[in-house]
Amino acid sequence: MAIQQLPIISFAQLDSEQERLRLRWAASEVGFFYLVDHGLSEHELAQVMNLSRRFFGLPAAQKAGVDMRYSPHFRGYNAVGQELTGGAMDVREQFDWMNEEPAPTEIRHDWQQVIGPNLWPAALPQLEHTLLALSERQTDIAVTLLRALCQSMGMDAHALDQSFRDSPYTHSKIIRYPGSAQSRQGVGAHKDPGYLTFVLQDQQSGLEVEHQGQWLDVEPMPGSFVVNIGELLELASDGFLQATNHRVRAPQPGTERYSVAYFMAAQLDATVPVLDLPEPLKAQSKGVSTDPNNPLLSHVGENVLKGRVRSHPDAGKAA
Ligand SMILES: O=C(O)CCC(=O)C(=O)O
Ligand SMILES: [Fe+2]
Repeated sequence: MAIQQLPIISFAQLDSEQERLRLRWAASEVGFFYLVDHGLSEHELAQVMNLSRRFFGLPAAQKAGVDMRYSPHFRGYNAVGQELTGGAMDVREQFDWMNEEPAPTEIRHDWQQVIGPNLWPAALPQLEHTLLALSERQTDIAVTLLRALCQSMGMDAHALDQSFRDSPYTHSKIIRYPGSAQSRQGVGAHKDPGYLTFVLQDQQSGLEVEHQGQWLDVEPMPGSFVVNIGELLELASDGFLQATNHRVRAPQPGTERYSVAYFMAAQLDATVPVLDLPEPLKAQSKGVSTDPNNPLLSHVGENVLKGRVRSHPDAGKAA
């Protein structure tokens, strides 16, 4: 049966088997849900949103100082027009950060390009601490959620731990969607490459999820994260859990939309294991997607790099 609204899952209730079964249903039948009671207060989230508004309100020249064209590691700022999805331009500006790391001294595999330092704007020194603290808290939540998902599928809670060990690769972005009269594409339809994505939305709607052949509006729910299953989790569950297409419609001229996205993958050098799910779940699996334009790669670094290159062909060009 088609749903009218995404399911709501309580993070604080995940030690109850009943809530984990609801989680399993949401993750396998919809691929998207609201996560509430996750422990980050509305006040903390509002602080992040306020800082994001301040960043995007900086003069264009200051934002250009941390442009992703200076980063061979896909970090930093993209003005409107620098990102492509489905080969078409997205109408959004964004600032990306990932694990804070030195660049490798020697590149043996292409995917190692994504490893390196972030770019932080001198004009807004609070940004670094606030955003890194946010992604660290989200990683704790994502790890617990991933373990609950494993348990909900009859697996050991730690069945995927080996793939992310002490620290998963994470990627985050603050995003502003300006109103547009020319294009409705805030971001074109896509699936996210990692294990799990969390999106924090402001009051302006626009996020849409493909569900049973229709686009379902994801109405903002204050304090919640919109969570989705990424391609690596579709692979790990052999298609029992589904990575779901989603897109953002550009707001009407005169309005704007802000969001914060967090993507959790595994360690970049890991290969995602395929879990041996109980037979009744295997029987319900829809199988792993086989889109020739978007092959799902079980090598984590390769799947992450695939998404980064597709979105940002110009990253690092000015470095
Ligand atoms: O801004 C949003 O609500 C979602 C963004 C998104 O899907 C993405 O960046 O992958
Ligand atoms: Fe996405």
